[in-house]
Amino acid sequence: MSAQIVVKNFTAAFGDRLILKDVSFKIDEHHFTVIVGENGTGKTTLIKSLIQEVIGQKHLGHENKKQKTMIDVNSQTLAYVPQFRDLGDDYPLTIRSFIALGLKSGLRPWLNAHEKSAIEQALKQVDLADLADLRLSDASGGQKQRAYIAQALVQEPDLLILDEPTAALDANHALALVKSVRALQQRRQIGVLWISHDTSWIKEYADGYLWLYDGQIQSGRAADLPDAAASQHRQEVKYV
Ligand SMILES: Nc1ncnc2c1ncn2[C@@H]1O[C@H](COP(=O)(O)OP(=O)(O)OP(=O)(O)O)[C@@H](O)[C@H]1O
Repeated sequence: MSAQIVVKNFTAAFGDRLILKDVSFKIDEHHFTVIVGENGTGKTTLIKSLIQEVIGQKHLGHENKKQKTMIDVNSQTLAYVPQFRDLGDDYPLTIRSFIALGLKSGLRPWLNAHEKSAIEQALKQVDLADLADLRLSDASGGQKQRAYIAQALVQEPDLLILDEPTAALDANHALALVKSVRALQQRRQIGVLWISHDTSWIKEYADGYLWLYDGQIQSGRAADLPDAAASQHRQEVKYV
């Protein structure tokens, strides 16, 4: 199986503060990988560097002059769901129109049949079909989060990156979302990178993990997630 992401000898720092020290790892294509690590260990910094590589901007890392740094991300259509954000009470769009913003229809003011069908499919995948005409501002925190994910799905990504997507969800919706993204990832054979503080589902639903600690990254099969990586985070999980 070929790799979708290869990182070699990558260092990230803000000023004098080293966040990641000369890390290397590889992620196979079509893999569901969960990124775990305590607050501030560099999870978001890492995915921002991967995204910047794809969109052609300079990444946040420092070049390693002795051993050449490499970040290679094989993705034509990357979609990213950032940490939860509230767009405010006066946001005017319905959930369906908000999801349509994910489509790259350019200046064309109408949607074609394929695009309409992609929106309906994305609504179903996140269990929002019945609420499609609700204004996003009237949706609950969890419904909003699912709308953000649907907006990413409608882009039909080959790599989907999610930064703590279940943080605003109750336990039932969190697990439902894991299962739904896992099913989609397997059906469409895409790559998923999912930052999570909840490690309870990883062994059952993911393929692999990246564990960030002390500036290092340990990677492996999800089934082999070390207890130390899992136990560190359990107390941090907060469902609202
Ligand atoms: N632009 C920045 N300037 C300076 N320091 C930064 C910047 N962005 C992040 N940091 C610091 O880098 C460290 C890693 O941040 P990052 O957001 O990557 O961690 P994280 O593992 O995603 O944390 P969390 O689990 O809390 O979201 C933190 O100590 C953070 O304060």
